[in-house]
Amino acid sequence: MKLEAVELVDLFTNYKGAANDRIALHQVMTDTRKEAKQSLFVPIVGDAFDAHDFLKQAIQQGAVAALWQENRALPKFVPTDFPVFYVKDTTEALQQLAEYYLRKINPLVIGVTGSNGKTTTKDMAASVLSTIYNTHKTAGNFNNHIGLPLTVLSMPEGTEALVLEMGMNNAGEISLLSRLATPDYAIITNIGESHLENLGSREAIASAKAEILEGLKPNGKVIIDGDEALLAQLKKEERSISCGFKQLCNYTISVEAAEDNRSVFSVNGIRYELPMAGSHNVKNAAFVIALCEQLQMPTKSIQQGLNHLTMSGMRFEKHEGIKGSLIINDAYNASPTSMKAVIEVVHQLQAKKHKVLVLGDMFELGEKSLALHAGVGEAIPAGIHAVYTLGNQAKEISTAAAAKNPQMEVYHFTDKKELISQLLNTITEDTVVLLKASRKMKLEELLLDLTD
Ligand SMILES: CC(=O)N[C@H]1[C@@H](OP(=O)(O)OP(=O)(O)OC[C@H]2O[C@@H](n3ccc(=O)[nH]c3=O)[C@H](O)[C@@H]2O)O[C@H](CO)[C@@H](O)[C@@H]1O[C@H](C)C(=O)N[C@@H](C)C(=O)N[C@H](CCC(=O)N[C@@H](CCC[C@@H](N)C(=O)O)C(=O)O)C(=O)O
Ligand SMILES: Nc1ncnc2c1ncn2[C@@H]1O[C@H](COP(=O)(O)OP(=O)(O)OP(=O)(O)O)[C@@H](O)[C@H]1O
Ligand SMILES: C[C@@H](N)C(=O)N[C@H](C)C(=O)O
Repeated sequence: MKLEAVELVDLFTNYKGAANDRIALHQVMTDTRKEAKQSLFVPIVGDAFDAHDFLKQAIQQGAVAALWQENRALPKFVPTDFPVFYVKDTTEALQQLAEYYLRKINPLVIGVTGSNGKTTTKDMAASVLSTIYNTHKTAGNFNNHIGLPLTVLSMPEGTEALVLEMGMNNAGEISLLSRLATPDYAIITNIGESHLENLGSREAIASAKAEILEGLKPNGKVIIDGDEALLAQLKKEERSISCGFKQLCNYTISVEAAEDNRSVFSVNGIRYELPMAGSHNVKNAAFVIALCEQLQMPTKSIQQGLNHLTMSGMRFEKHEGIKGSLIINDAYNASPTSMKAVIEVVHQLQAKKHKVLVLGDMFELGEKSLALHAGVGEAIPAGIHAVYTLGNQAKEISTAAAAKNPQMEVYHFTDKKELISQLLNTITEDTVVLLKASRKMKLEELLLDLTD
């Protein structure tokens, strides 16, 4: 971030201290547990803490100015010249400041939402765009009403392209993010079952994702999964571009080769290679290709960006396991669509014949959760040798898998230690183990025992 305190005076007119001074603000501080020199402290009121209680620590950690909720008394230790801007709500003020800074830097803005593939597609887009543009992107999964403003405010001054991941738990949240970011391009990756608990139906999820159009610039474009029936209505939107395997898409994908570490495919007849497996990742890449072709980027630059992907962790992250096995950590999060997608990739893997799935609970799926877990079990192909499940709901996966494939080795556990002690006995050089569950399961903890 590159701002001066004086710039905030027009935004937040109720202030005290040396607010009119040209005090450089290099970053935003929302966590006094971390040092942030020359920062603007923004005290967020959260579920566990109210950061207004930590102003002293904020100053000690490098804050040189602060936003402050106007109905809160300022502690007496605050120096009289310390710039304080009084606001109704610090989270809303953070969003307002982000909006101001975004207008000031004025990059090309790409918003990415969808049930699955947001982080992957965001990373792919940033990799490709950075071959031509000074590009900034969402760090990790900072995709909500706090994370997105922080991403905008962490944008360097010379940023030319900004790729923003937009997440939601409830209707209305994508709308807020899109109206703040006003994307030039929006991508809706797919409509799965994530957060079904709050939305109630996939139709409602589709409507929530379509909120990304609410902030889309008038001459902007939305790139959608053309194979998704629930987005069919969006295809009629004049600003929409469809991308998919079906022939009626604006950008039609055709897979030529699917290897363990490489996919070869064409989009409208132009051939690309992706250093990743999985048809879902081919589609994620195709969304990015459609975006970059809309930007008239040369095919060579697009391919160069795909060749040099830098991906966020725990998305099909490969590790060399004990005894020469292969461990795939795809445990950042899970929903039925994403779990089925990655199981199919493991099923297609050629390098390892002994295929083992370690699958945990998937959360926030609502009243149909147990049936959705069972649906994953029923979809496990016969080529999978063993299924280990962990968690109360994941038992439905193993029960359904055993019923569908009596020859499959199926085990259920409620304890990670018991699971791992049994699993370790079966691992050979020819084994591939997939770890997949919702975030709260922290299935990546099993990596410690599965790798040297
Ligand atoms: C507000 C915040 O950043 N909280 C983070 C903090 O949590 P903690 O429990 O410690 O504090 P509180 O939130 O109660 O405290 C309020 C503030 O006080 C600060 N503070 C606390 C103690 C202290 O001594 N000094 C302090 O200054 C504190 O820093 C707060 O600012 O720390 C946790 C551990 O690091 C963080 O996990 C927590 O972050 C929350 C969850 C958050 O929302 N962070 C965003 C920056 C973010 O984008 N996080 C993403 C995950 C976003 C996400 O869940 N996305 C969903 C979809 C969107 C759903 C959305 N509607 C929602 O509600 O989340 C998804 O499915 O992807 C990330 O962390 O990856
Ligand atoms: N287009 C897609 N369709 C279905 N599943 C996908 C798709 N893209 C990725 N996945 C699956 O979802 C997993 C998570 O991918 P990613 O983290 O990119 O999604 P996300 O939308 O950011 O997820 P979350 O909202 O949980 O952070 C991947 O490892 C893969 O298993
Ligand atoms: C952050 C929240 N929306 C989410 O993704 N929860 C998952 C299901 C989890 O925390 O396990």
